[in-house]
Amino acid sequence: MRYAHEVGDVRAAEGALMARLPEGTLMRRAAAGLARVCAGLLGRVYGADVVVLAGSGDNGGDALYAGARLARRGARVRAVAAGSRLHQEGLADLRAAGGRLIDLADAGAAVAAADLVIDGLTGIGGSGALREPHATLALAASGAGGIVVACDVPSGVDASSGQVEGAAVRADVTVTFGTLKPGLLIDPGASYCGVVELVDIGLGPYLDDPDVVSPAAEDVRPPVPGPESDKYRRGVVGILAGGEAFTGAAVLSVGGAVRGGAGMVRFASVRPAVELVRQRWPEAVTTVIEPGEKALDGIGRVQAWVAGPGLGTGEDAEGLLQAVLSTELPVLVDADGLTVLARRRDLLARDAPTLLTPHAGELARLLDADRGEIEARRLEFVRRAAAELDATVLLKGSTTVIAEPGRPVRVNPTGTSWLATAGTGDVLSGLTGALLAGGLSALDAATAGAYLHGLAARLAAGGASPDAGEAPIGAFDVITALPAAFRTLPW
Ligand SMILES: NC(=O)C1=CN([C@@H]2O[C@H](COP(=O)(O)OP(=O)(O)OC[C@H]3O[C@@H](n4cnc5c(N)ncnc54)[C@H](O)[C@@H]3O)[C@@H](O)[C@H]2O)[C@@H](O)CC1
Ligand SMILES: [K+]
Repeated sequence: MRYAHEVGDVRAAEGALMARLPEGTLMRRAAAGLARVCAGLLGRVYGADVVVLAGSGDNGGDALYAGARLARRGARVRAVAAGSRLHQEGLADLRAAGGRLIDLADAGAAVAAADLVIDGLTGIGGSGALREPHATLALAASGAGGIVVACDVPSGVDASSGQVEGAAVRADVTVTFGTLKPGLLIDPGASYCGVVELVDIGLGPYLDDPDVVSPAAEDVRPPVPGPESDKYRRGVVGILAGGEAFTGAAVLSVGGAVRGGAGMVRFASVRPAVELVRQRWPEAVTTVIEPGEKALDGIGRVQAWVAGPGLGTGEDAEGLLQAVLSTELPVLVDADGLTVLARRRDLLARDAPTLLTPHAGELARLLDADRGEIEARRLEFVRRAAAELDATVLLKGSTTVIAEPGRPVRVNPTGTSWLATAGTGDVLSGLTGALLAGGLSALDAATAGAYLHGLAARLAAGGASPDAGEAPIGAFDVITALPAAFRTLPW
């Protein structure tokens, strides 16, 4: 698990630690770590051409001190001041080490020619869109031919939220201090970071519980069948999906559940969807729902429900969704089910776990909010959704984030842009429903589902060999790659 803390928590921990240490200790630790990573990236420091972009705060101070360390090892280090002030001790140290300050007018050429650029424009103190000349320097750094290393946070990325309001530095590596910041894990900010390296400066004992966590493979624990298991004990998932208009969603959702480890999949829908599912997934036990039917009698026992993919949003769909949500079972609601919930939020008043899996557009309808704002501020909106809807909420998108009231937000580390294609969400619903039926909590099922789904997509797009390059994929490819994704887990 990787842990991230918001800026307020980082500052509080730094304050508590700094009170016990001689002045400047933390900055020296940070700068030493930053210089170490830069030296490793350069390979040969002696003779390397390094440019430091320094803002007027302590982020610039870190970068200047790191530049001084590289200058002492023989690098040619030039610094550019963004703004009228600079961290004076940092600048003095750089000068003492043989580095020098160059004019802003010469910055573009220096950045373009550098082997390595250190971005120390703004760190956790940055707020809002970068002003000038920071914005122009950030764009120059982003286009640099050499390696770009961001100090603590890529400038222009909001450390706590990942929001990017204007220009921001596109880094190859981000060296962050003490703990990760949420903005390094969540898009759009995450996509500016490159590889994130954490430098320990001793904050650990002073940090509260994390605000955001990102699971690793060992944190993903799908239920494992034992010698005692039978299909019922492994978990029976009920899937209510597909309608007269859409049948593909049902096939994909059932496929996700079959490959997601369900002991049995019980599928209920109108006749055309049932016929298609039977053809493609003979493993599923199917029940035909006649038009106008609004109860789910005679379907048999299930341990969790998935409701919504391709279901339609009319009266019949609403009645069936109501029937599912009135059970005392865990229920995952997706797609059309979410559209129905947007007008029937009363259906969410239940005691059993509810897991909602919207994309930004569906969440916009549920919260009566703007889709663009949700995409820009995913962390804020997934938390708000979990609190307002009193449910576990998995917000799909470029970074999938999962929130439950009172728990740190979980950020999914897998996935690929190739996943942004029709039908992949239906696969996720079935897969996650199978994990829910297998006994995982809503939060753990959502975490494992998102992780395996993103990994399967990467494996499908990337092919068998790591050098094979990538290719577009469809939702069925994700289902096909699920066993390979499961196999990567340490179980
Ligand atoms: N507080 C500490 O104990 C430690 C802090 N460290 C470093 O200090 C940084 C935080 O330093 P500061 O609090 O001085 O803040 P920063 O240096 O991150 O940013 C503040 C400066 O950026 C300017 N600024 C803010 N938003 C801007 C915008 N949109 N456009 C242009 N300029 C903008 C402000 O006017 C101010 O000059 C951390 O990110 C980290 O790099 C590390 O040295 C570790 C220890
Ligand atoms: K920075």
